[in-house]
Amino acid sequence: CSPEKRPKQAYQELQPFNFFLTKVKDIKNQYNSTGALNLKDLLSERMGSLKSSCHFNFMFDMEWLVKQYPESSRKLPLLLVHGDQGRDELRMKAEAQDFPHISLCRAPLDIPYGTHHTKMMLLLYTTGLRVVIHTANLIPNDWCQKTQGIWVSPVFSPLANASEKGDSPTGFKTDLLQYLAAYKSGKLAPWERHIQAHDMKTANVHIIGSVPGRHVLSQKNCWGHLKLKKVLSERGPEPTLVQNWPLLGQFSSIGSLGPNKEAWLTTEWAQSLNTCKGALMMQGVKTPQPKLNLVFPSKDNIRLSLEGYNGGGCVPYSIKTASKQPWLTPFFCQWISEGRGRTKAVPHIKTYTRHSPDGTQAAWFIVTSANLSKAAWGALEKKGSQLMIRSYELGVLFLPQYFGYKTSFPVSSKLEDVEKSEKATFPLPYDLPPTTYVRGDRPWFVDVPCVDLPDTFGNNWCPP
Ligand SMILES: O=C(O)CCC(=O)Nc1ccc(C(=O)O)c(C(=O)O)c1
Repeated sequence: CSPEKRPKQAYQELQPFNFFLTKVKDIKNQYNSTGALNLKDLLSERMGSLKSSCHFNFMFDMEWLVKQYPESSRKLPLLLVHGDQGRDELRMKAEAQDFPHISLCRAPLDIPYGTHHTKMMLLLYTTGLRVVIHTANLIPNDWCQKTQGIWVSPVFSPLANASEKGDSPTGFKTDLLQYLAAYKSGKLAPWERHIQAHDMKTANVHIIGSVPGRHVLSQKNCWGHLKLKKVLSERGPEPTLVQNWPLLGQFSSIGSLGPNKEAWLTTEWAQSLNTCKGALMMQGVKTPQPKLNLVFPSKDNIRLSLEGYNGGGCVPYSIKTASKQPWLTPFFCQWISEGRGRTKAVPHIKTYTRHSPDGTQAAWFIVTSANLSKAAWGALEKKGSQLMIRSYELGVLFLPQYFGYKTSFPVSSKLEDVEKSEKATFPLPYDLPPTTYVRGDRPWFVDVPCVDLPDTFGNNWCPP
């Protein structure tokens, strides 16, 4: 994206949810002026006066990243946490040579096919510490014409006295420290100390993270879908409220999920996400499973997008994987975001929610780096005694009770509704209820040529 003229709107805290999308080039300004930020907004002086920062991510363009900082903070200490090994790590180190203020921390990835997928910023200001958890790679293309999600914490003030815990009712600080500890990296120690030293009592979301490993016993419920199951069984919705509320997953890639839906998707994974309060006390009681909708871009969603077929480059679902799981297609719904003006902004965001059939309420909502894969959410092994996770992932869970609601919170993708209702309304990234694929729709496959219909630019797709 070309450097924008100075943004008209001052930074708008979308209190209390603080959930934003990235700005999108070439859509009507009304869809970028509220509830949308770009990286320059996030790093601007208006957010705080930086002392140092740390980025956890998968892809980095260092030269571009440095230019997103204000001139005055372009030389401040910057730590990049990545998962690159071997030749890729050498390339990271070579690129960092040009930037004396940049240091690198490689996350250990000891299980094959794992990725360092987590996308988080730790921003240390002269006045405090801010945490940003999001879904965009640190490359220009991810911040230009896609739909990406961003949760922005308040600025946490330094703790008055170091003996105070300074945690919130959601255990945000404890869980974030537990996540960082899992890297077992000396390079992260300063940032663990910064987190320890700040008062996070106002954090109103739960951390849902994944770290690679074969997690057993007390570690088993700390990560992936079992962490979510634990939080929902303790603080989730009443079964009576949500019994016919569908579960919705929305993501930009899909792993190999097995020979049929019962192998993992509707049993292990969906049962964790469908967990309600008190579930762990109802072991063995078979509760009816709600409808499952999976929002994943169709070929035409990509073809007609602002980027045309090229937009499908960041939706890496391969026909090799898809051909093993034709049973998945009936769950698919189109990417439609008329309310946010982003139907043509390819979704790289990942979200999961349990919403009312009419799409006006949600029992909970998650924005995360985690796609629909066992690598990200975990797969039970050894008769359920261990949860095997391959990748690092990080997301935040919004529960109604932390936003002044008893059972569910109002949601809408129409920002005029969000802004005009005096009740805090969650700004959805897409339209609810979801729309199933129409006849002739097929899922987007990154490695299948498309020569039958031209895209936005009149081009075909001949995968690289
Ligand atoms: O993993 C699989 O089973 C299929 C391959 C895949 O999905 N790879 C991948 C890698 C990086 C990112 C990222 O952008 O961080 C994303 C994403 O976010 O869609 C996806």
